Amino acid sequence: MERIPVIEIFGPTIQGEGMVIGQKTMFVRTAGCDYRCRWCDSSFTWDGSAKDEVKQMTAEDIWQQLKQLGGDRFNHVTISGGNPALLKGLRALISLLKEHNMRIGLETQGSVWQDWFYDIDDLTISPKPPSSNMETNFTMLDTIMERLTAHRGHVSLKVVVFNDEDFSYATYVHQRYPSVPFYVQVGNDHIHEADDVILRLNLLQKLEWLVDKVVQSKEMNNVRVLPQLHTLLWGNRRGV
Ligand SMILES: C[S@@+](CC[C@H](N)C(=O)[O-])C[C@H]1O[C@@H](n2cnc3c(N)ncnc32)[C@H](O)[C@@H]1O
Ligand SMILES: Nc1nc2[nH]cc(C(=O)O)c2c(=O)[nH]1
Ligand code: SF4
Ligand SMILES: [Mg+2]
Repeated sequence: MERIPVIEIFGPTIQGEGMVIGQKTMFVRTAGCDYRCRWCDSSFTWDGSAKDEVKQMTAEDIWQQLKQLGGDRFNHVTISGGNPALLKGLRALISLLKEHNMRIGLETQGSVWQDWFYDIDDLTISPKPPSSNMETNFTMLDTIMERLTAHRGHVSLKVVVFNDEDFSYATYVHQRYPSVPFYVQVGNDHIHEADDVILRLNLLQKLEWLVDKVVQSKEMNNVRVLPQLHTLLWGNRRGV
């Protein structure tokens, strides 16, 4: 059976971001990413700093670990990373989770397509704005959005915003795919801050700034503004 590189499994917690914010869920975080975002809050998935924690797991191993942690207290599993879309082998995990009547969320940046995207219940595509230093491949993103919107699945776009230039990028992406539910998310530029009080204050100020940007924009009448709820609650800790 094909193995999946997993760096952490945690929960039950709540989905802190995006289209199903507040949903009770377990998390499976895969290792490896094709991007290197300047402000990545999960850089341990790709920078080698946690390489000893990566386990090559089968779908059944992952399910056993989820059950051990969550017992009967969950029916939703979110797959994130890193970029889980790099892993063809996730198909087996998705099938197994479906057999166990789980709903499945997945977070990816829209740089790679997988046919198993069709089987995700809550799929978040999160293209990266200029502050990340990454470049969006809009040909690939067009393909992905075309395939997904032709399909009944539950998909959304989520752009993290740190500055005015990012907000312009978010506006552009929203206008390019106007029929897709669109979220702007507060960027956390204090990913090493250990004092939760300082962090919260900073993030709430950024949230107020972002709400104002949306309020003032005639192109952003149909978007939702969200913080990272888990960061407001639990700061920069891992595994929450
Ligand atoms: C760690 S990524 C993993 C999934 C995938 N690689 C992606 O970027 O969509 C999960 C989400 O966290 C967001 N994120 C990463 N670093 C962030 C930060 N410093 N502030 C706010 N959101 C961040 C990403 O934009 C993405 O939407
Ligand atoms: N609670 C919680 N919600 C999240 N939503 C997206 C996350 C991620 O890192 O992908 C995340 C995470 O790490 N924790
Ligand atoms: S794409 Fe996601 S995991 Fe990869 S570097 Fe960017 S934020 Fe981090
Ligand atoms: Mg996160």
